[in-house]
Amino acid sequence: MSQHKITIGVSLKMYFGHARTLAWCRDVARVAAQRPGIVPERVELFVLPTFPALAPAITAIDGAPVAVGAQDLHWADSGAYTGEVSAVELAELGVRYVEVGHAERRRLFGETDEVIKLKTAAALRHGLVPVLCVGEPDRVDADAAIGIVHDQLDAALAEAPAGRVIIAYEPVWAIGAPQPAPDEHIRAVCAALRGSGRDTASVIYGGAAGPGLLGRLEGTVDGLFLGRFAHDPAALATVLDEAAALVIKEDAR
Ligand SMILES: O=C[C@H](O)COP(=O)(O)O
Repeated sequence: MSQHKITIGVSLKMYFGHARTLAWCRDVARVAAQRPGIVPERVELFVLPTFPALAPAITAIDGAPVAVGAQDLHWADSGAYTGEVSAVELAELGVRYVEVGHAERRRLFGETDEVIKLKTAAALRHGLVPVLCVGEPDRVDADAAIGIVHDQLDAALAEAPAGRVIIAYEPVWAIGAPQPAPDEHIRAVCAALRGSGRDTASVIYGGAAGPGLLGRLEGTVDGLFLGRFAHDPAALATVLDEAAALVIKEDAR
């Protein structure tokens, strides 16, 4: 039986400037390198800085077990798309993950299910792992949320080539909130997403995620997708320790 892997992702969104981003990447690289349990096969860590920081972030991480991903991509491989970045160029840079369909892109930049479908397919076509974000916009019960995220997922994966996908379940009402969604709500929706049929998918939770949450969700999610509460590298270190402890506990069963 293959061993369960915990995935921890961090998006820096547009919170930091360039120098702070690279200093944070160096700190995170140090934190990861100091932890023997942080190996991609067991505890996988990826970070998503802004586009201009991608190449220097890869250099700053310098061989530590931290993968670098982008926060967005364009669906076309090349062409007259001013301001956009293709999956081809991201892969060429050494980027391995790319976020698709974050709630902020859906809400502020008008991304539709159709656009998200095209971007997901482009990522997979070029060997990038899409971090596909789904989540209900308003606070509803778990059954209603499950219906909404299944529709989002079906639309996004409608023309997806084979390949690994990370599904980031982010209830929109918990993004930027002081607290994550209630544990029971996360457990119910993530369980439904895990049973959604794509066997190459990991399901991680985002939305005010931070230290302490992974242990409470034990066994019901494949990891966390962090925002603000990973800005302090020490908090991220705590989450990584919790992930490593979970993997050891699962191995002992
Ligand atoms: O990309 C990360 C998520 O949107 C969560 O952000 P947050 O943890 O700052 O609420």
